[in-house]
Amino acid sequence: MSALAQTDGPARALSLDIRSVSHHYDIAGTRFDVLDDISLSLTPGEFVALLGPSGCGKSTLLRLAAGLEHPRQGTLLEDGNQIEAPDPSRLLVFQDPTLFPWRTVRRNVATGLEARGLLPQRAHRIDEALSLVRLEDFADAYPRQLSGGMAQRVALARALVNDPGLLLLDEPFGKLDSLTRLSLQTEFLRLWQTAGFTALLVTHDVEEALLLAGRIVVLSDRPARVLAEFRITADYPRHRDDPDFVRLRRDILHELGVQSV
Ligand SMILES: Nc1ncnc2c1ncn2[C@@H]1O[C@H](COP(=O)(O)OP(=O)(O)OP(=O)(O)O)[C@@H](O)[C@H]1O
Repeated sequence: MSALAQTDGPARALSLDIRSVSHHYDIAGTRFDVLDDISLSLTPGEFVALLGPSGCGKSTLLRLAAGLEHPRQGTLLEDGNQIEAPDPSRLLVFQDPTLFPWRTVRRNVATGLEARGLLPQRAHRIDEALSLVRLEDFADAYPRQLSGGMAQRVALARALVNDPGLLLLDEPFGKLDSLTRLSLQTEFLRLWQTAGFTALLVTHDVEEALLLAGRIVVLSDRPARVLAEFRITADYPRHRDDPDFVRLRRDILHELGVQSV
């Protein structure tokens, strides 16, 4: 466990260095290349979105960054330290909120702190995290009493209560209806601006990447290579009809091999 994870206070945004990472799986005796020499660095507090064709290896890269798997080649560093195992300083948020149905919202958010024996000294952080995601009034509700968007906000609070310095997000808004997705994207932007963490977001949604990220990295088909990077310097909130937004959207879709409409 990192020293950071022991502290009680706001997160310090952490850097992520992905250095010449290649990865493959062996399936029934056949080598299956997934990542091919990926290098990517995130500075502390940066918000980077990863776009790429389905199955190219985006989630694999997030799992490597989370320390859930080890790369076959290359290294991944968090704040200069090699990533070897999962750590609460860097947390994954998935498409499915995967809440415990028998626990209230408050107890779901408490799960990580409880597991680490930090609940007594950090109990106040649960209310702070619930208020960050605007769910203070639902602390005693059960997951079955929540909408999909609310459940995903609980999942975000469950991560944020641990004060991660790096959030790894695997299509966290992917299963929400378009209106809920829009409001959660806006809320997430506010969280990123206030809570102080570095964000690496995997998404299939070019507009989501353009609304949120400061940099968009486009990956190739499997085995994934970095095809292109786009910097987005426009202020927040961003507007879809802004000429730069429209141009970037077209260029990124072109890079992904999709004709824009
Ligand atoms: N544990 C595993 N064992 C074997 N193969 C795996 C494993 N995990 C992923 N793969 C394979 O690696 C490839 C990349 O998977 P991954 O989930 O990283 O892609 P992705 O870009 O996130 O896909 P999507 O955009 O559809 O979610 C897939 O072809 C998948 O079948």
